[in-house]
Amino acid sequence: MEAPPDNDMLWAHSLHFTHRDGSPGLGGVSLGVREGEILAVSGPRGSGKTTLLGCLSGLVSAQRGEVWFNSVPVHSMGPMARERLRRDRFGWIDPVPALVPELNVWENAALPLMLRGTSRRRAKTAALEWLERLDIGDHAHKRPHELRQSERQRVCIARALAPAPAVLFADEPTAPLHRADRSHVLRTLTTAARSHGITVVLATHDAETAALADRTVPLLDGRHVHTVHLPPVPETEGRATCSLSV
Ligand SMILES: Nc1ncnc2c1ncn2[C@@H]1O[C@H](COP(=O)(O)OP(=O)(O)OP(=O)(O)O)[C@@H](O)[C@H]1O
Repeated sequence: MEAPPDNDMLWAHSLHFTHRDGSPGLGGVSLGVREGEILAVSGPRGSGKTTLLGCLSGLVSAQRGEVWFNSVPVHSMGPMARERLRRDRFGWIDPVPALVPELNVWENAALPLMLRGTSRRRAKTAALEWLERLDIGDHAHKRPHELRQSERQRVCIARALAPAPAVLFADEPTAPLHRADRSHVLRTLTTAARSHGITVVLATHDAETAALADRTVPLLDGRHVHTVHLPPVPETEGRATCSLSV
């Protein structure tokens, strides 16, 4: 067994995942994420981005392979320990906004903080601050059903950032946003992550979104691919770029 390198906050080695119905998810992915890094996991639909984020965050267990967080093995933790880790250290943003319909906007954004034991008053202050930053502060007392889909997604992003998680897993976080909103929200997210030292693992199929990250891990069919740029050849022979699956 390989030991995780000291300078990686999150480290995965040879992750293999098969879905319950036998569909292949991951075919041996290894990667490391440094503290404070914004890492994009890119790839087309079905390439395994969501599955990889699920394995890294302890939401699902890979059948083979290892995941280490701060030198602690996540792959051998029981379900309760993984749940505590996700609640106390990790944040998650889904591509489709899911909010508690019975709570108003600030209560939704404050929820993870309160689950961690923060007082209601302090959680409310932090939630309102993040809602303001994401231009949704005016809706703090509304219920989710009164908001547009793109506004609900901003609430989800505020909810994920408010507790300043050690690692934020963002799965296509701007999918429900209009193009015009996208870059503002992404910049708010990445600026917030950098200023608060939040490590981000960002799944995206969009090259513009991936460009905001420090580094990109491209996936194809559940495998990490490395793009190899071949040396220039004469125009008549054309140029080629090929990808190797490892
Ligand atoms: N719950 C599931 N049951 C069976 N197969 C699944 C399940 N979820 C995903 N898959 C399959 O696993 C593979 C990887 O899917 P995954 O959702 O991780 O990819 P993705 O890159 O995140 O794609 P997308 O952008 O569409 O979400 C795909 O072939 C997909 O069809």
